Amino acid sequence: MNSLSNGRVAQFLDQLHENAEAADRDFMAKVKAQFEASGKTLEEAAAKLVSEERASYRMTYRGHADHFLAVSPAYGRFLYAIARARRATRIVEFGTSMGVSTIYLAAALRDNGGGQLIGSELEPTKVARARANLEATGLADLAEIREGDALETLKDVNGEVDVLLIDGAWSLYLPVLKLIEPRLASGAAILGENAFAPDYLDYVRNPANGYLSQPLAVDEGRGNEFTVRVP
Ligand SMILES: C[S@@+](CC[C@H](N)C(=O)[O-])C[C@H]1O[C@@H](n2cnc3c(N)ncnc32)[C@H](O)[C@@H]1O
Repeated sequence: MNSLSNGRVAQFLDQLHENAEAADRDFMAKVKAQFEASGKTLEEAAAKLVSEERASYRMTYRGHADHFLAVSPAYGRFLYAIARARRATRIVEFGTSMGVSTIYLAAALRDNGGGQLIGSELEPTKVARARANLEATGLADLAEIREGDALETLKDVNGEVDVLLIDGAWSLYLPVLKLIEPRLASGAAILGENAFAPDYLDYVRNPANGYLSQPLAVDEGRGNEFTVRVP
């Protein structure tokens, strides 16, 4: 069983990626132009963004209420593959947005035989859209999207976590990882999408903290980090 190869989920994801591209096109073009004009390296530009966002992540993401900021189809397929390989039954997601990554992960749960995904999203309108998208794919029974700040809503995830996707405010990558850390199963996969925050990378790349971590060659240049819990 592979829900990405054809059928309702595959068709809906194709449409959702098209919608995401259209909704985010102008914003992405603006970011690209600003980056090129800045003369900064990617690391310098990312460090500036992380520190600006740290001061006001709620305001920052309020400004993105209509943007998907979604994972790419290639990254989504990787999420699905990892959740299948891990035979995941419990997944936590920091940063659900409109639910694109959520659909890939929930599809993997269903194809694994069932399970539970706990998502988290600050913006109420995005929560509503993510829930509607999950309904449309027939995956809603596998996913619980918690509305509010993940630092609060993910305090209690009950039970072991097989896969953790970290894709919310960049400045909160390390705090959210530490929040979920006591629940990570041995061998859990942790996907840091756009993991530019230096404190996060220093932590997961230090073997003394119980992780094996390296950059991920999917969507190179987007700061994707792949980490395994090896306590
Ligand atoms: C990059 S987008 C996530 C994209 C999503 N994973 C996907 O592939 O469709 C980041 C999302 O994280 C949300 N976010 C940021 N900080 C958050 C927080 N502290 N708690 C919950 N959600 C947060 C933002 O509102 C935004 O929708």
